[in-house]
Amino acid sequence: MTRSQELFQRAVNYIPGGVNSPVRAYGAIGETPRFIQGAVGSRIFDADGNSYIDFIDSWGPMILGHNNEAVKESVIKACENGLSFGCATEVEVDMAEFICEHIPTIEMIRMVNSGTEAVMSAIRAARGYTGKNKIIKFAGCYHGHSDAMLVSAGSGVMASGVPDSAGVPRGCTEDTMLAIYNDLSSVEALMNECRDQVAAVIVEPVGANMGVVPPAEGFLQGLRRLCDEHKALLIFDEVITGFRLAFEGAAGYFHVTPDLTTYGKIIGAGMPVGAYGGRKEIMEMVSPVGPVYQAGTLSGNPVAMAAGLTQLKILYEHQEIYTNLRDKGEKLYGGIREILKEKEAPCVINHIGSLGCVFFTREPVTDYASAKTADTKAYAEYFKHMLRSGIHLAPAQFEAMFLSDAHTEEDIQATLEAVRKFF
Ligand SMILES: Cc1ncc(COP(=O)(O)O)c(C=O)c1O
Ligand SMILES: N[C@H](C=O)CCC(=O)O
Repeated sequence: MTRSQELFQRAVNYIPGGVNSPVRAYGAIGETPRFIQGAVGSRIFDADGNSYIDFIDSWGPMILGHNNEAVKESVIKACENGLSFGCATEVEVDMAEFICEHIPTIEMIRMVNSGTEAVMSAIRAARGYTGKNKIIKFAGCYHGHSDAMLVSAGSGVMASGVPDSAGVPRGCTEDTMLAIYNDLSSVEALMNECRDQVAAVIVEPVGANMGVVPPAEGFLQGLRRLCDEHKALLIFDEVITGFRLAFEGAAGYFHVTPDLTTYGKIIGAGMPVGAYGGRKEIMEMVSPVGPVYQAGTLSGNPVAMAAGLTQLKILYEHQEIYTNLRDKGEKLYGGIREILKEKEAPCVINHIGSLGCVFFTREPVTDYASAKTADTKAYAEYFKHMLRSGIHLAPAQFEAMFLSDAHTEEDIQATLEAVRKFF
């Protein structure tokens, strides 16, 4: 731990909290963050030479495992031509065409640099298209850190115990309305209260930033129906679920068609990329075709596009990866469920496909309020035990575990063994 401690001590002098994104400060579990030097496959290595089985996977992008050879080669090749031009490039067309041809809900797409930007831009497009202002989001869903979305947000905001960020003027959030995840009546009530004013409902089709909270049967279909009834757009924030739950994301997995979709993470294969897309008539509202302004100096960066497109092509051509991920999910999360039962642990586990999460509560977790019943101190003890056993989990209760194609049977057995020892 010496080197990680030294680096952290240096970092706090120059970077707020010593990190460039709050969750990785390990604040929620009271540990020194591990500084990472490299990673390959399912393993990640810290600056002191410790090796861990990694279930963060850079928060989702590394679905093929760390440092995938084909992705790395595509990056090196792209770099040889130059890093950025601020002009249109062929690889951007390749990327957009590939997605539009293979994802039925996307007719047009715009690349940006992060999930935050993707959501911010999709909301602007929805407002521009509908001519309405109000947005319904769900407590516990995280959609990045744009002002309008920092209302009862999940992820690091939830772990910090402060539901709304300072520095966000009331004017920026007064059109953001909060509904309860998995509760259609809460959405219907807001729609009726603000008749003809709701531009869009934005949802994580699988909640993955209040821990993992799958949608109840009919929830997403119900949102589609309510949006149609009230002429509001349905935005699926697929920054986590896109190209993860299935190649066609949650929209394909649950057979629900959103009007707009936001992407991040997997679409960039570890490079800083986001995207938003959907119906052509909505996307044609975006500048320079339409009046909704959105731009980016590095948007569609050729190196990032090369990495992302390589990863997407591998996923498309090897869709058995999704079956394998589901099988691994059953083994890992199903195995944990058995252990919890056997040990009569005061915990529940939620999982869907490659995403999973142990909640330190006895209550079924279906929304923000039930997720908040989790004992975060107990999670911290669990995290520390797992870390010392060589298993790298999310350093906060309200985050997901991510399985990748690189996780092996041995990784899963070693993880189950460590879980068993803890309980
Ligand atoms: C569902 C969801 N939407 C949006 C974001 C924001 O993405 P980014 O961190 O790339 O800005 C995240 C993750 O951070 C996310 O999980
Ligand atoms: N929950 C977040 C992403 O999905 C965690 C990543 C971050 O904010 O650093």
